[in-house]
Amino acid sequence: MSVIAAFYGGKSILITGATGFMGKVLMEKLLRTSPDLKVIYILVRPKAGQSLQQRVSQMMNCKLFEKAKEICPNIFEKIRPIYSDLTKPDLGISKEDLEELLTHTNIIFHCAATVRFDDPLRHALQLNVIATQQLLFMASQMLKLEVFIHFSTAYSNCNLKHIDEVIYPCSVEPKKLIDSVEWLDDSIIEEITPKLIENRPNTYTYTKALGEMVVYQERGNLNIAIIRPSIVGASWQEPFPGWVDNLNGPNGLIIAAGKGFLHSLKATPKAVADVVPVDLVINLTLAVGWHTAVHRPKSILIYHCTSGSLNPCLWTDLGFQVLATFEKAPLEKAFRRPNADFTTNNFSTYLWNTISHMAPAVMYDFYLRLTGRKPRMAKLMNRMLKTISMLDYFINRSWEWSSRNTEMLMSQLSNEDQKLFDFDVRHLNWLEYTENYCLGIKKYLLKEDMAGIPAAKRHLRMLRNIHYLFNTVLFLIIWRFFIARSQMARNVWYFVVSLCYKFLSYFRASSTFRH
Ligand SMILES: CCCCCCCCCCCCCCCC(=O)SCCNC(=O)CCNC(=O)[C@H](O)C(C)(C)COP(=O)(O)OP(=O)(O)OC[C@H]1O[C@@H](n2cnc3c(N)ncnc32)[C@H](O)[C@@H]1OP(=O)(O)O
Ligand SMILES: NC(=O)C1=CN([C@@H]2O[C@H](COP(=O)(O)OP(=O)(O)OC[C@H]3O[C@@H](n4cnc5c(N)ncnc54)[C@H](OP(=O)(O)O)[C@@H]3O)[C@@H](O)[C@H]2O)C=CC1
Repeated sequence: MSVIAAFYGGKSILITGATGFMGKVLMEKLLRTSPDLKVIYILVRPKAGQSLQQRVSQMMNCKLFEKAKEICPNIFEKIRPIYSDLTKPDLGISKEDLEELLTHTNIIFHCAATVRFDDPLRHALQLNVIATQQLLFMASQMLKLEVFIHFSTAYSNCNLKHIDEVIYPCSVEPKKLIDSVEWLDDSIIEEITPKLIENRPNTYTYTKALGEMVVYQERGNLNIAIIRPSIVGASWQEPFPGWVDNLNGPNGLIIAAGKGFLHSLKATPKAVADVVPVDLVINLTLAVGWHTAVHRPKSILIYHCTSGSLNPCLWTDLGFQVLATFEKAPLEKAFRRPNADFTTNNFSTYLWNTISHMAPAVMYDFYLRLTGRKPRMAKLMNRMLKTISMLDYFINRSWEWSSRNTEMLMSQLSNEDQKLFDFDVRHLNWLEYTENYCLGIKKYLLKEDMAGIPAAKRHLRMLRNIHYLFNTVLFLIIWRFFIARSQMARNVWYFVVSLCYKFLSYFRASSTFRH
């Protein structure tokens, strides 16, 4: 019997961010491995015209939960959605719901956050810091709480090169900052943001670091652990390989490469793609929850969940594996043939952005205009370039994260738990993982049917022919307007042609001689 699975049996568990990428996988694994858990309270806000119940039923009816439903048939009874908006006072939770949570909750997993890199500081602070503060306050009043697990990111201290399993202080006290933004004007906050975040690339990493400080300062008697994953990618094995449902992290750029939008990307040749599969992160999280509750460490333990030091994969290798997969199983309706390369300096990046990205988009928009349709490609290209500029910081740097706590935890698991809650990234085969990742993007994110692959391949062949035709026409135009008008260019041309002719004659003569 798995010790970890047994630990969650009979427990009342509160999850924030359960409708998000990691929250869903966390909930699925809990329901599948501990179907005898008492209840999972999930804090949800209504969204896109859907009520809480509609959102939850839609989520539970997605393919991710199919296996869990077989194992736990009364799955809907185990989930108790609670209205909450984390940006509201008291997290927007009603008195009755709060009462229930305070009386019954045994375990908290705090996943909710804004993960956008371009969020204004005020909003990022509201979700990643103030909501954490409020949740800690709520947790401190819970009668039966055993453990509080806080999700941070391995990049919360990305201003450092080597990152230890400790909480690093930020230069401004979170409380002082929270007080200040209450009365400061948005325009002033925007002005001081670059000074506050110092050498971090965005408000996300900065507010996640502040969030950790708040956890440390307001921990009181709570039994807390922090998980710091790096870039969370599609599932590796569970509940099936390749599950992914959002455009975050590398996903958007993988699609852009598969659809033929992305043709070049600046990536330092040795920069490591520190991607970790979502199921691996969740396995670690559940193991940490069990360990922290049972062993009650004296201080807050931080667990890095990264791949670079134990099983590194470079961005360039990952990129080529992505292209190889889309060669075998192309995405439908590609704009151009998938064929991306990596550049290393700003000049070549600028050049290829102009030639390979903007020029084809502008030409295609011209064609759309000619055929009476609305141009849209340049807008899409600009959006992709904006995304690349936001991710550039992470694609062109590498970090070292120490992993003593994660290794310590691994050594404390029983053989059965090491298999059921495997978080040893050394077991990951990158080739196989990347292939499943791309196929998962095709099937679960883009909802493309695998039966459409032959048609997609035909489309790519057509694009290849258009490409050859375009190059030939371009060559003829260059010949007509430049070479044919200059005597010197003509001489060079005749020289090249006669050289080719001589070579061919020599080759033919020597092969006849051999026979
Ligand atoms: C050759 C290959 C190489 C590959 C090589 C890759 C290298 C890749 C390095 C990554 C490195 C990351 C390092 C992260 C470190 C952390 O782990 S942080 C946690 C993860 N967080 C993130 O990744 C967030 C990053 N993204 C962002 O902040 C924002 O997307 C950006 C980059 C600012 C762009 O914002 P934006 O232009 O406003 O676009 P966005 O809001 O994302 O959505 C665009 C459209 O897609 C739609 N959309 C969004 N999600 C969906 C969906 N699931 N389905 C359908 N439509 C959707 C939106 O509705 C929107 O449509 P409209 O409403 O405009 O019509
Ligand atoms: N994904 C990654 O690569 C990484 C993620 N992390 C961390 O892991 C955690 C989970 O990330 P991930 O699942 O990817 O993020 P998602 O963006 O997929 O999910 C965020 C969740 O937070 C909820 N949320 C956001 N705003 C509010 C609000 N105002 N009120 C209530 N709920 C809200 C969202 O709800 P709704 O559905 O209503 O929007 C959603 O459930 C985060 O703490 C993140 O910082 C760390 C490292 C990497």
